[in-house]
Amino acid sequence: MLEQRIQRQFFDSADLKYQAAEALSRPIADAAQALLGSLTGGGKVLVCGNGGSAADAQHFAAEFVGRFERERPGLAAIALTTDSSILTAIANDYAYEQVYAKQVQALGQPGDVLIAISTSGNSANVLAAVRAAHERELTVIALTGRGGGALATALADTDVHICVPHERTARIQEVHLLTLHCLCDAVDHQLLGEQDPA
Ligand SMILES: O=C(CO)[C@@H](O)[C@H](O)[C@H](O)[C@H](O)COP(=O)(O)O
Ligand SMILES: [Zn+2]
Repeated sequence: MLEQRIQRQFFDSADLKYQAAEALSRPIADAAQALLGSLTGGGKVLVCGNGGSAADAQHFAAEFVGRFERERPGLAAIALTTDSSILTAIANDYAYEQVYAKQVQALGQPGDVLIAISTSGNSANVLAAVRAAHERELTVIALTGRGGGALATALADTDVHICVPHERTARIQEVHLLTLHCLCDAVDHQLLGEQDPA
């Protein structure tokens, strides 16, 4: 019984990935171009999200700054989810809603990219980060699900929206992680040329 339930999770996740391959390949390619344009122009990538999406933000920054599958110089990326002193000071002195926006205001430069991750598209601190990014002239790559929530309407025409066509947070997160790996692969491919990973 339990094994069947577990197998169903695998099948559901795999089904969604098949569906999403068609729907998301274009916006993911657009996001890769936005990242490349920023990095080659001396820009950097800021990444934020809550809960599992905070883990995704850190996972992505580690693969940019360290490496993905191939050796290359580190790429500039900062997860805004990691410094407990910054996070607690901003939450305590201002509001939890400001924990990412204040960091975007402090660290973001025109031409940088903000990757904003929210499965619902409705996390107030992620929305505030997007508004701060626009004020600082950053391009936003939004990873969402469930239609994109409030984030969908907060984006500018020049931003990229990668919206997973599903309602369940866990399934959406699984596609977000695949999307972030696709972005690492695409950026490495564009920077380093053709070569299959070992
Ligand atoms: O990982 C999970 C659920 O799978 C949770 O930690 C989840 O990320 C948290 O509930 C987040 O606060 C949800 O925020 P969001 O994706 O709606 O922006
Ligand atoms: Zn989770």
